[in-house]
Amino acid sequence: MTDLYLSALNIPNQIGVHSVVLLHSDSSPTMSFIASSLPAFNKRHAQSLCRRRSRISLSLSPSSIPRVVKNPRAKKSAVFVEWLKENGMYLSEVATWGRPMHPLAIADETIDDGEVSGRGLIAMKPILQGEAVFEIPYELILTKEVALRSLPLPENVDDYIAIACLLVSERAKGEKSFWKPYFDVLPLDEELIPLFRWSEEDLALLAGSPCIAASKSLGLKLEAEFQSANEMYFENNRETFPEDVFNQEAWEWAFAILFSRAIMLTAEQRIGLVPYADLLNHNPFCSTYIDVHTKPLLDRKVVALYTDRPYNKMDQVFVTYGPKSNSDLLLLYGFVSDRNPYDSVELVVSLSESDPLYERKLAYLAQSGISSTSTFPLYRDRYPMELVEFLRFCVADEAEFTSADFGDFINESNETQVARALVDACQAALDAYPQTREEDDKLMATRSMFQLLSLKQRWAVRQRRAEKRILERTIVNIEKEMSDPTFMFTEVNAT
Ligand SMILES: C[S@@+](CC[C@H](N)C(=O)[O-])C[C@H]1O[C@@H](n2cnc3c(N)ncnc32)[C@H](O)[C@@H]1O
Repeated sequence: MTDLYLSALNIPNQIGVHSVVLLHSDSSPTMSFIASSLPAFNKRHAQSLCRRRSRISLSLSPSSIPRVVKNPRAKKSAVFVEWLKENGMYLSEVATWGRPMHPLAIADETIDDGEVSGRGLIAMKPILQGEAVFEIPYELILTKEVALRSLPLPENVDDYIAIACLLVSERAKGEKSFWKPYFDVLPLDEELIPLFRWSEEDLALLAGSPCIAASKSLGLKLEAEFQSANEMYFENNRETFPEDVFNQEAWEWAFAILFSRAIMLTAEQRIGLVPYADLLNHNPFCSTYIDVHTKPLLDRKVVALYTDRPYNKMDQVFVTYGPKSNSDLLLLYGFVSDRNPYDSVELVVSLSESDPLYERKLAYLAQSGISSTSTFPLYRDRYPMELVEFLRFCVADEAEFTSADFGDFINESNETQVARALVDACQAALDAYPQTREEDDKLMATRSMFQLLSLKQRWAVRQRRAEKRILERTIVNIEKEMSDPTFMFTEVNAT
């Protein structure tokens, strides 16, 4: 279980390093498609989107601790900044010999696309492209190695399990934890709302969405993971791992933190929680990266951030959490982006049991190690060629089944049936939602009314509406293609 779950958590060089490939036993081909088909964006458009000014509430500048800070959130940020400085991070507001001022400040509240996005980092002066905007001492990072130094865990324990144990253990130490100021700026428990923490009642808001199955699947995996850690490490050593501290609830909290904040430190091929760096919010149009560097001459390791574009004063500085769909963002981070170019919805397609060739096709698929039910991502403007190939096979008649290469156009009739099957599958997916897209639009249309809904309700409406828009757009695109006399699925209209 542990291996299955964690083997997929090895993705990129960004905050939040998770692939949901683990959630669907049949999704590996899909994920490899995603990886090979990222859209190319107009650079200027991407830069302006990345630089869009979020609404922010700036409660302090980096070195403002001695002032009386009344707002409790700002106070926590100020104490955190002081802790970073005491532990060797350069955060000076003023330039000194050979060192420019630190260019960022913590904003205690940011708003992105009209929704709250928690703390964030803001440019306090213009920042050049490629500038190293911070260097965080390696000693502040929570990694598996740190966990192994303080907890009796085996060397071969998985990184995620080790850091989850470290988080739970350090949180329980309260004031005595070295990381206390860091824990104080983490979101409050009730602010941590990745989909896998939603109750049945909350999930009902997403009726019809494939997100529900993904959420339940991840919830079950975490539960199993906890049971296994309990048996292997906690039950045998209650002195170090007391039952009232190392419980299912704490485990879920630790993973909510890890999923939304852990960074893959590519240079070292390990994950870590990096205080301060994990205050950066997500913008899918950024390619800013964070990694470990050794300071020349000093032999000192730091985690540094290099910007991929210039920033103006008061711009929010973003990173990307990777080319993730909204369902992945909601599942692991607890938010949705309306302008997500990587958004996709999963379409499940199966071999029809009423097909006279059903048994033979089933045997053929089994022989090739392919499931008779497969899941494919539909994007706003494209879908994978693998989906078309699978459907060509599903709709094939006797002659086509025995002689065709499904990777290529077979004949007009087969291609038209594929198109109809795809339209029908999208329509069936749309019919599964209790509300229409127009009803969701209406809910969102009056901003003041929409804001009366809870945050989870608003994310749910945004998510299901985004899914419906992709399904509807796919139908429109296919129907438009079909009206063209030269219609056929190619690498151009599929990818
Ligand atoms: C790595 S943390 C970033 C710092 C975080 N805002 C905080 O207050 O600590 C990731 C979390 O920030 C929030 N977040 C990041 N980017 C966002 C965005 N574009 N829109 C809404 N929320 C976002 C989500 O709650 C996510 O789980």
